Amino acid sequence: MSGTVFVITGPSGVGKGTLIRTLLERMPELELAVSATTRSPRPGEEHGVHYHFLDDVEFDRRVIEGDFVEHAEYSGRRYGTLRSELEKRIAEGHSVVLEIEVQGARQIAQTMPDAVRIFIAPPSEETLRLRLVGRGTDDMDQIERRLEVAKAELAAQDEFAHIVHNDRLDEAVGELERIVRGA
Ligand SMILES: Nc1ncnc2c1ncn2[C@@H]1O[C@H](COP(=O)(O)OP(=O)(O)OP(=O)(O)O)[C@@H](O)[C@H]1O
Ligand SMILES: Nc1nc2c(ncn2[C@@H]2O[C@H](COP(=O)(O)O)[C@@H](O)[C@H]2O)c(=O)[nH]1
Repeated sequence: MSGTVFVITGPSGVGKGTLIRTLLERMPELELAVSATTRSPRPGEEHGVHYHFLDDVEFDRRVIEGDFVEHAEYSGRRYGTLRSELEKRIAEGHSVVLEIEVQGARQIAQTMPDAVRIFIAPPSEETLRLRLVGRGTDDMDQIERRLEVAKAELAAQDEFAHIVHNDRLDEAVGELERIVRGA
């Protein structure tokens, strides 16, 4: 399994980050690539830990220099996976998890066909809304924008080899772990 890239995607609020945190505790040989973004840090988020927070000029410069393996605009902000984040972890013998939205996952499918791509699905669109409201990190305008994007993302789930339904958290983590260990 060493050196495998796992792409974990699905709509905002479905629980990707929550599932990945537990997965990494259970499988310390896995590492999460720290993404870059132009959005502002939320309270408690640290540069280099939760994201590399870049301004638009720096993000553009790094796109032009070919530093991203994928990048996309999502809800008015830009997000991308730095090549260096993948390469250093794989060189150290780790497998790597990418937590990214669907456009980025499609780009990885083209450029890294061996990557294992997993879609996390919610029990319903209403559940997504409740989870985003409950998380308390986004205002209502941002939540509505994310739910709008989610409709198209949910329609794309059949593009993915694996779909994990995140209804009961313990069951979803178990299913995700089975897929990753079986890869
Ligand atoms: N199975 C679950 N049952 C109930 N609540 C859940 C479940 N999974 C996650 N949550 C809650 O839903 C909220 C959103 O989860 P999380 O932040 O992990 O989503 P995400 O997919 O990573 O979102 P984003 O893409 O915006 O980063 C959190 O408050 C989390 O605690
Ligand atoms: N294409 C990419 N999408 C990414 C990356 N890192 C995170 N994301 C996705 O963006 C949305 C919003 O994230 P948030 O932290 O503002 O809630 C979510 O779907 C993330 O999975 C990336 O490097 N590339």
